[in-house]
Amino acid sequence: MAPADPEMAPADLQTASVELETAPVGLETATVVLETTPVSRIQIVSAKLLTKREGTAPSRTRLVKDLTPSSGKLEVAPSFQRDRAPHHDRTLKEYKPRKPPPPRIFDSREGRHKFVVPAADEDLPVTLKLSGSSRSADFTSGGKYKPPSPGPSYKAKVVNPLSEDFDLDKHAVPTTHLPDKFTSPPLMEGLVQSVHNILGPDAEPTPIQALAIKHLVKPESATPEEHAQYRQFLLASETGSGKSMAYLLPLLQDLKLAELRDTPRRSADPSLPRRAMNPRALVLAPTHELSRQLSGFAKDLLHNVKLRVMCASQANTPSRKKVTASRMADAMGDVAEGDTDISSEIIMRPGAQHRPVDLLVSTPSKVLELFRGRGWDWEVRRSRKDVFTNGCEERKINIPRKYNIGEPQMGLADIEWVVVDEADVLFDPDFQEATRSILAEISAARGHPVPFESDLVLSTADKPTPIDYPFHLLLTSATIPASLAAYVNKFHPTLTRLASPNLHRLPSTLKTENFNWTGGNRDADIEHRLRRVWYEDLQQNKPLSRVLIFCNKSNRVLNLSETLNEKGIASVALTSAGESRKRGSNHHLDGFLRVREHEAPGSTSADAPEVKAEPEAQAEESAAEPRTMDEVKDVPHVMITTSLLSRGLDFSPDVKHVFIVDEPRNMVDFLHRAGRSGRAGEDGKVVVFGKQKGRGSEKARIVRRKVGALKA
Ligand SMILES: Nc1ncnc2c1ncn2[C@@H]1O[C@H](COP(=O)(O)OP(=O)(O)OP(=O)(O)O)[C@@H](O)[C@H]1O
Repeated sequence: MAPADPEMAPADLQTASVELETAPVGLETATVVLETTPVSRIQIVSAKLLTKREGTAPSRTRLVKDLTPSSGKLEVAPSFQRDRAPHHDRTLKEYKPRKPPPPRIFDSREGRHKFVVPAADEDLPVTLKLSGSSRSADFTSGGKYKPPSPGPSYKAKVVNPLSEDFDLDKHAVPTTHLPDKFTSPPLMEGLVQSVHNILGPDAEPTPIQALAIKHLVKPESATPEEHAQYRQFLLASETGSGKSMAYLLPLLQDLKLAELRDTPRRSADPSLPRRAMNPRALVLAPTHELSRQLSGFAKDLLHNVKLRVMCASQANTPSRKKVTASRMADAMGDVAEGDTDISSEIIMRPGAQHRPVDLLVSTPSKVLELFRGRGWDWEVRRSRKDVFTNGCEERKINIPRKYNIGEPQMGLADIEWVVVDEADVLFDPDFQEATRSILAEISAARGHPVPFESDLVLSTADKPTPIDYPFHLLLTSATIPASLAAYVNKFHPTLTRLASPNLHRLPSTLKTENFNWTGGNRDADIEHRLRRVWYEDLQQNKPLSRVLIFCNKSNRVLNLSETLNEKGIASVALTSAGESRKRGSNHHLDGFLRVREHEAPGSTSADAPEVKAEPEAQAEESAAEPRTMDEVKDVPHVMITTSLLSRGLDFSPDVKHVFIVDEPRNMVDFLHRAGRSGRAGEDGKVVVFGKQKGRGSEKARIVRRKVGALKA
């Protein structure tokens, strides 16, 4: 602190808040007392850390706490200069410096400086900042007080609601020796080949992949003791940054090495019930669509390393042909109601144990069904007439009953790896019980039961009660909301957090645009903006972009789709109850999900995608019909959905636009929706619709600010 000149201080000044010119990190104010008048010296009698007021903690500050474990480790990858996709143009230098303290106004009556904090906006989980203050702390520098000049106008600025001054570097263990290539070793030759087949020969790991390779890949030379040590990790990085490959590579390599070592399977124990499936690894995902895509991706990675991957999704597990709905009804007695689809029962083939599943990808509810038996939670209410003894009243009483149809099809004893993908969803209040009970049942099946409470109320004040699962546990997420943070802090305080520097920001290649509702028909506004997208594509002679539209409610999805179809814009509407979701494939997302070249319809061989010589390709291009707007009449270029499809799905680079037409529920939801475009270094744009002027524009203004603050 600069020495103060007591002569310069106002005579009646007793206490003041002063800004320290050089202060320890986090120390931003100190209270000083002037002992005499005129003062001979200034003494700091108390100093406090500036913390946020109760109940309004900026969530990035929380993230610092959450990601900085009490006894575990946080490691953050530096942005790679060389890393063109997905983080090609970011360096650590680009990160915003620590926020300046709020400006202070000298109050002549009280004779002291006050911090000016704009009125709190309950709906805005961020701290508003005023920037542009040029006034310095005259008091500390010994200069005369100057009344605040009308000076420059202060422009309100919002700090990233999920990332306020979180300097990942400062809180992380320094990261050294991160791999900058996919090489063998540490990865197996076959896996490296597959990675190059998928991403190209020059592919480089993204930051989160580099961290995963460094920490999760066990070298072939690892001792049996090292292999037997179970570890827990959280992989946290922004959308489209390659988390799937980050966890699949180490997991698949470990499974293959265990197979080569001929590690005995627990399911071979004759005392355990015989099951059709005994996977060694389980990936849990929140939707069937994501399960299918992830299992397809795992299969791509296993092109040169043979392991068996299975996706158990809604209706794509083999059916037991001879069981019909009517037989099922017989089996259920007279009480069958609701769903009688048993197509997901897996046939117990003779010798099934000899062709075991290595990796199973599924949703928590499907997994519960597979190891508990179909219908385990099928509470059928049967009404029974019961005549009350007083003889005059007749009432129906509902009796809940539980059914177990058929044998469980899956054994859990062999599971060595569990990945909880989109962990923030799977540990949110809706899913967490199912997820935790799966983890507990696997532990029990492996002979190490762990405590499990079905009703769990988490609070930040809870003491950690670590759970050591007898398997490797990987949690992955692009966002760390409070529910996940509380869960991790309570049950996995020592888990190692691996994070990318762009966590809680939009991908750097994703542009944002605010669209102003005209005040007329909103569907017409959306149509207008869609046509502008395609008009611009036609001007540049580009293929017409696909557009993903997110609404908040299913009804809105259906109505908008109908309107667009009437206007000659073919669209696909997808809601959670949509019929097309009941089929056992992702065909309802055709044209929108990423398809790798060798998977594309018409490609000749899985190994050798047909590559046309350049002149030939050019000739074909010029001979082709000129593109017109008519294309959008017949082939859907628009998919309308709710947050259902906002998680994890890898959309095609053709999805260049995401429209957010209803106000996002929160910024976490916004990050996931917007992140369906601009993936893996591809260009993309998110268009946020809102009213920008007049009555009702306040909400949109807040959203605009929050979105602006998420920009990379
Ligand atoms: N090292 C890499 N270089 C270039 N592209 C990559 C790399 N790794 C993965 N990709 C591609 O990036 C895309 C996004 O990957 P992925 O779906 O795993 O992202 P994610 O981080 O899981 O996203 P989300 O949080 O939305 O689930 C995929 O198409 C994948 O093939």
